[in-house]
Amino acid sequence: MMPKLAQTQPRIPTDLAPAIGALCKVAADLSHLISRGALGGALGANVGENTDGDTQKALDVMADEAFFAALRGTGVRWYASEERDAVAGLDPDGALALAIDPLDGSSNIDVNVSIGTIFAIQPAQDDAEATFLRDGHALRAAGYFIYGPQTALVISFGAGVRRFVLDRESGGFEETPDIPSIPDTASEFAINASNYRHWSKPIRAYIDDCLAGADGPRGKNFNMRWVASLVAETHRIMSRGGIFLYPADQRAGYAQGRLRLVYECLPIAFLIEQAGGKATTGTRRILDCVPDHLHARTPFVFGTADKVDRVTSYHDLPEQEVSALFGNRGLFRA
Ligand SMILES: O=P(O)(O)OC[C@H]1O[C@](O)(COP(=O)(O)O)[C@@H](O)[C@@H]1O
Ligand SMILES: [Mg+2]
Ligand SMILES: [Mg+2]
Repeated sequence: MMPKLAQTQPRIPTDLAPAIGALCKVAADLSHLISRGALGGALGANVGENTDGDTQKALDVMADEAFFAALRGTGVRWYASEERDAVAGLDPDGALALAIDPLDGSSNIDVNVSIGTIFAIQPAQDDAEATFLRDGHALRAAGYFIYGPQTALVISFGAGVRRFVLDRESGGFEETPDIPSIPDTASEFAINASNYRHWSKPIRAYIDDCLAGADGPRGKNFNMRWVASLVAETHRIMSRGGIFLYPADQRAGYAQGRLRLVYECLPIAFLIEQAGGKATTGTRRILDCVPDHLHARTPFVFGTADKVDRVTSYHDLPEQEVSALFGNRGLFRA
């Protein structure tokens, strides 16, 4: 049975409704499976590698297969998944194309920390791959499911962001009355600081100044978070603001950071902008970026608009300023 998507306002575009309904059905099933933990099987077991050499967990593959099967007959012609080498065909007459990270944050499966699913929908073109090698302005909708203490759907059709929570009693997703928008008051940053020594000077300088707190040029203290689930970080920033950074770094394979444009960054950037925030590569708006291949990666910075702008401004500083200890950097950034 298709779970009910109870909307407070009937604003889901009619042609997208069958695909969104199918995504909700699979997400409700996954939520149940994930909540059973080890009782549901070895969901976090390594089962192989995807096209980029990332380890695939059992749940990555199960989620991918379940979404693919459920989307048949919903008007989706092309299905591009982080877990597949190439675009897969669904309905030959479908007008839509769906990009998906079926299971985001898979290192957290076994440790009972929030994980998610990220997706974006755009018009299908005749060429499967070319459909997805377009900038983010082609998107009709983007969203994520978060499987945490609550299972929720956060989605945008390009006119603000909407949030639905899975009601385990009814089995449907119920829309919550509040409209998510990113507060500008937060003092939290999220970055995997274990990579500090590999970052560029502007990223190091930005984080140095956050860490210097009230004694540094920013003149205030910050808090840090790192969940290692992009969906969980996005959900927190949607709720209480802050900034997320996964920059490029000097490790082999990280010249463009870690996160994928098609399956992760374009959908999240679409949502973040719709919630009043900003999303960039550090210097360039993500929605303007055109992936040069299906699994292209990009540095990713998003969150409260003025914080994201500040990161960009660090890239404009002269060499002697980014290299200086924080006490010697210009105070214009405070
Ligand atoms: O382990 P790291 O390098 O901190 O990376 C964490 C990032 O990797 C991801 O887990 C990548 O997503 P997948 O689990 O879909 O591969 C993001 O959710 C998260 O932001
Ligand atoms: Mg992911
Ligand atoms: Mg994934």
